[in-house]
Amino acid sequence: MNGVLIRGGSRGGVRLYFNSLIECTVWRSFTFESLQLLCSSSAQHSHGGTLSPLEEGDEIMKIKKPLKELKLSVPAQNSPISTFLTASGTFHDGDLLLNLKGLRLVSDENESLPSEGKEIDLQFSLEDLETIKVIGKGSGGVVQLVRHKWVGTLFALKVIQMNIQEEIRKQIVQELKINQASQCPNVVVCYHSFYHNGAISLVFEYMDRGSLVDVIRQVKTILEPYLAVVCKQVLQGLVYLHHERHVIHRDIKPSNLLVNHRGEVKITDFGVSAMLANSMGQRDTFVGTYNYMAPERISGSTYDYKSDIWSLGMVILECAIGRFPYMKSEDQQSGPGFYELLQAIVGSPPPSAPPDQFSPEFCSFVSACIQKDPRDRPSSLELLSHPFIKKFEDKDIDLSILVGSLEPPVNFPR
Ligand SMILES: Nc1ncnc2c1ncn2[C@@H]1O[C@H](COP(=O)(O)OP(=O)(O)OP(=O)(O)O)[C@@H](O)[C@H]1O
Repeated sequence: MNGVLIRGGSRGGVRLYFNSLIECTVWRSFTFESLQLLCSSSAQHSHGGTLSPLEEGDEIMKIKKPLKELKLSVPAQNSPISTFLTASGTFHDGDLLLNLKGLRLVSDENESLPSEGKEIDLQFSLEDLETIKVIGKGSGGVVQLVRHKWVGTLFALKVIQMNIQEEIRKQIVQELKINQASQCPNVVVCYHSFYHNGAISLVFEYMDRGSLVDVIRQVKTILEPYLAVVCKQVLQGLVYLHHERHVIHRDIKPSNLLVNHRGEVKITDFGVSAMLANSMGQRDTFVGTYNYMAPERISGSTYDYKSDIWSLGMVILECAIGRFPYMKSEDQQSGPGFYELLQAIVGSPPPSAPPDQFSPEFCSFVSACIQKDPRDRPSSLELLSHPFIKKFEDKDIDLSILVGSLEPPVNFPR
């Protein structure tokens, strides 16, 4: 039954949500035992958002549609609290319903808001999680390593207080929506979300080797073969965001690229991303660092997916040379001042990889990403075929060897 959530439907059926991927309606004539059987059999049958044919006897299950096809709306701006918070404490925003019992995406327009009595939630709740330690702090809140008390699984729990600006609340809602529907191996999974007492808690897949910040802190620089593997995975995540979900991430930086002991690299934190076509338009509500921000964003011009490509180029160059590219030398303790940095990004030629230290393929990759004019930058899809990525593809580079040798960041004091 792991990952299955059951709740009453509006027309006498019972709704099942399989790991947030598939929504089904089962009619009430089912016994609870047969539901259990069906759930475990369907969980085995469901891969990649599709449900393969069920066993004989399961035909009473009616597949509605994969959640990734559901329409997600973005809240109108400056909406009063009553429009997103119901009297029962349920946070609702378009198709999104969120309360202490978790997150629901409701596609059916006739569907009423869930009432406490109607729901039977078989997924875990916040009480099932115990805190091990704080593993990170961001501008939105604290990230803790938590363990499921009964199953032992580790998760990263991000708790965000809601007594924050309206704009940030909107960003969080966006993060919830994108993560919940995410089906890409290079995007961090958000398993569950809770809203309680003014705080939103997001339960993420735990990435046990932390972020690229933690990696660089230990190894100082990452060698080209490993960088190519990191780059390929980030590009795959970006292809998914840009070409499938039509999202600009808007905050690609080392701390948002997470790594695990298997050598998997995943993009996280969609707190500042926004749908290109959404009603927020180009209005920028950025709250993080400007270091990796593309010149067109700093100068207030229109921007698109290519701004993420600039940021990727900056991150990769930093990982290669071991310092933020706008810092003149390693000895320099701090980077340029805030306005100096913005001026340099917008007004100076972009940084480049020193050709005497790096391969022509690497130099070309970095230079392709950090072109001042976004039209000169290739797309994430095009970059996947760049000679730098291709060069190491058949070399069987195992990133887990590099990250496996590192101290897990959970052992560091935070
Ligand atoms: N899923 C996760 N698994 C393991 N560690 C994580 C996870 N998510 C976040 N962290 C750790 O927590 C830190 C803080 O993350 P968070 O997203 O809150 O802020 P940030 O990206 O560092 O900064 P900002 O909020 O300003 O963008 C990360 O840098 C990372 O080290």
